[in-house]
Amino acid sequence: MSGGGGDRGEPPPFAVLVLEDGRAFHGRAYGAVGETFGEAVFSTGMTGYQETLTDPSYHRQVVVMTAPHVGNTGVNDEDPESARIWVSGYVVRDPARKPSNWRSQRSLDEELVAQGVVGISGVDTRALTRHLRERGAMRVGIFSGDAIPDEGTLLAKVRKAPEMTGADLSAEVATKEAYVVPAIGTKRFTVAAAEVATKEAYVVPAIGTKRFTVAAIDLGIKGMTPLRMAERGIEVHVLPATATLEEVYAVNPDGVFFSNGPGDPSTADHPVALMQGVLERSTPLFGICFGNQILGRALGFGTFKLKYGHRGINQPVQDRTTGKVEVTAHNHGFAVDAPLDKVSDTKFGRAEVSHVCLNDQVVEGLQLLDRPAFSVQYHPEAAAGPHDAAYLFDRFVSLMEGQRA
Ligand SMILES: NC(=O)CC[C@H](N)C(=O)O
Repeated sequence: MSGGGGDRGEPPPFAVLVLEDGRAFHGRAYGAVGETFGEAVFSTGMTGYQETLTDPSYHRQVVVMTAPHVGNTGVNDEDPESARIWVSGYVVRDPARKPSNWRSQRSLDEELVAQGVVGISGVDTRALTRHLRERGAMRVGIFSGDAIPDEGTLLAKVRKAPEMTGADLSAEVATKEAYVVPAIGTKRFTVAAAEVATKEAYVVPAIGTKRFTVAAIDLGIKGMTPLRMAERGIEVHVLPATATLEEVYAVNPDGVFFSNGPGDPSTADHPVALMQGVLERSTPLFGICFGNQILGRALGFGTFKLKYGHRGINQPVQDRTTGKVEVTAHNHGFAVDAPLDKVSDTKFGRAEVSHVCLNDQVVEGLQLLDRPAFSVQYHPEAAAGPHDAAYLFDRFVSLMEGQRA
């Protein structure tokens, strides 16, 4: 059964989206027909829907696209950030009837059907987004098919679905086995047994030499992240979320990286303890998104849930260490609670907020002043998004160079 796209004569079945506060939106099935639940969040990215759908940090979230046309460039096998779609549901206004792009291999509707992802189209996504902005992110259900129960029954189901606060999800999305992404060279990336991983489709662009080894803790890593490191001569050993300190140091790393990932950082006790072990040894350390929240916790700061989060590819962030403003890719619903206006004394020395979001002053980066460690709340690997923040990978390289000098 297929949903909202396509040139088929039959319109797709009716669908309804029910929010946990009782508001409902009606439309047509898009992608698979059935029912699904998750946290309703909105993304403001005008492009990059493939990257959004396959970002493991969206596990258990129903993504509402504010861009009205979705699916215009179809789906290809080169752009996914992992081996599958992770969003639990997809909400669009007006799906493309026919994809058009030289790289397109199939329609987004077909891809959603093939992967069993339930979506809805024809929704007034502006009204829905405004509702979420006013009321905050909340649970939602999408139901489609010929026999949809009444809204009271649907609402009861939505209110029984698990909440995002308190959700410990990294282990559900991370690789189960370690694998190696080689440094820049003539080889293609090959990935073993990774449920969430780069695919062979990545071609390493130039020939160079291996300069560093990095242990990357996969909490739901996007495929572009090891690629950005590999481009800088780093051989990346991607380790499962459950890796121990011994396993990290067994690869003899010059640096340790903590990835993005789904869920509530206040549950991530194992990664926090692991990071504290790395900080004690003063090994150069870099964290992205979930990794930033884990650094916050490792230093003794709290984390909290934002009202509706930051998701999209046009968020202005200031690097307070240089004063420069960069336009950046985001996907986070939680944030670190650290003071913006002073250097904090932590058990690993002095720490400060290095980056801040200019829309709402949310902490977007942390750095230690006495140890080689830093992190950002957003996505310097982009995919999709602007490349303004790629310098952060060079900063990681500088830390590793500094440690050798
Ligand atoms: N992209 C991420 O790493 C997201 C981190 C965390 N799950 C959040 O929502 O804030």
